[in-house]
Amino acid sequence: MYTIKTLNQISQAGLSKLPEAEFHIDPEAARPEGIILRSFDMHSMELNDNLLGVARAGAGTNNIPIDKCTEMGIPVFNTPGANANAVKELVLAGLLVSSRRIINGAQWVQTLAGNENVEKAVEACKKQFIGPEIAGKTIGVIGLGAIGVLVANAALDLGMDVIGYDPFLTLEAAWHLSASVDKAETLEELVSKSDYITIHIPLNDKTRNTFDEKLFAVTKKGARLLNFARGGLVDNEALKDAIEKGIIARYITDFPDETLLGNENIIVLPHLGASTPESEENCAEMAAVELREYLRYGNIRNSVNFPGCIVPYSGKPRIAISHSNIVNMIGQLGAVFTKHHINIDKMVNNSKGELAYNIIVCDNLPENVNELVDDLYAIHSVKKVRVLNQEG
Ligand SMILES: NC(=O)c1ccc[n+]([C@@H]2O[C@H](COP(=O)([O-])OP(=O)(O)OC[C@H]3O[C@@H](n4cnc5c(N)ncnc54)[C@H](O)[C@@H]3O)[C@@H](O)[C@H]2O)c1
Ligand SMILES: O=C(O)CC[C@@H](O)C(=O)O
Repeated sequence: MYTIKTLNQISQAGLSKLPEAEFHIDPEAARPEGIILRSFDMHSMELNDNLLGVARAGAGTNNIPIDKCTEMGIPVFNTPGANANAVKELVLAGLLVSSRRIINGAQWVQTLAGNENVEKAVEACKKQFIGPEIAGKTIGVIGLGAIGVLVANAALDLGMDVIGYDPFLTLEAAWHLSASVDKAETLEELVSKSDYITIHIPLNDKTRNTFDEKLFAVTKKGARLLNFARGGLVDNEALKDAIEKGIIARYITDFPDETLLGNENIIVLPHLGASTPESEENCAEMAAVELREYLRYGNIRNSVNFPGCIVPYSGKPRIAISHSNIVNMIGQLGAVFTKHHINIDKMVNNSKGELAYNIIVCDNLPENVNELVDDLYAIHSVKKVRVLNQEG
């Protein structure tokens, strides 16, 4: 039985993928083998030494201590694309809100409560809420992954010219991206040409404060900036300065911060990008299945720190081993298997950066499995060993 701790509210559609006979869901668990979460910040959390896997029901993993997990041999999973449509739809709403003063206008109309001549007041004052159309304007999309591609293609459908910037564009994304999207060679080129800019990149040490004083200095005057990716991608002080200078006409973000409140050109939403029933279910189901397959079989799909590794279950026991990606590991592992007279039926060894992961399907297991496990851990740089003997 595996104990799974939920750190946020997780859709029942996902939790139902974890059968009660094998998985015990407990939000209060002190020593869970698995964690499922959404945006909960795990950085200050102590990680129990029996923790095996962490599944993020969502795309961004900046709330998870990835390096620490890797060091402890814990794969972190996410759910690529599962909430992309929900975010795309909110970005389109943000695009229109950034252009037409819909929110300010609607709020102002409410102030007319009790006014006997609402129609007259409206016609006299509506000019203060005028805003440009988006058709024929240029939008720059930064990051052409699951969300960026959907936003870029939808913007074309709305009659906009689209420029994209993504130096790490995947083949999969390229297949889905319309050929009418122009490529910017640099971020500076994109921001200097765009009337609207939308950010769809992960937050990490390389992307933090991407929008800083220097980038705003070369941004087209009067641009509207949309940030449905992460607050930390924009330096808020530089942003407010850019608004004062008229470089940024309006900023729409999904990431509230006290310093952004009270400015009529900044519209802040309460992190609503993925808050649709459809996306909450998609993400929860995908996360739960990823964690389930890893706990049961050691199979890895959609991990941000471990290589993908899938060996269909054949009824034979298997041993999953993670270790540093260095020379002579296979030789050393093989010697331990030979010592314990284990015949290997199948072995898959995949690597990602500095980490390697193996699933070794065995024809037999030795009587003293603990001794085998101790010998494997004795190999320098082995991080985690799991014996998965489905027959019990
Ligand atoms: N508002 C929300 O609720 C919400 C929901 C989902 C995702 N997000 C955020 O949006 C981000 C993107 O989500 P996604 O599903 O599209 O992820 P994704 O991994 O599919 O796409 C990210 C893209 O960014 C590109 N990229 C990385 N670094 C870059 C850089 N420096 N410059 C340009 N491109 C760069 C990658 O090559 C990739 O194509 C997530 O990391 C998350 O932080 C927010
Ligand atoms: O879980 C959420 O509500 C937000 C998820 C979103 O920020 C993501 O990165 O996928």
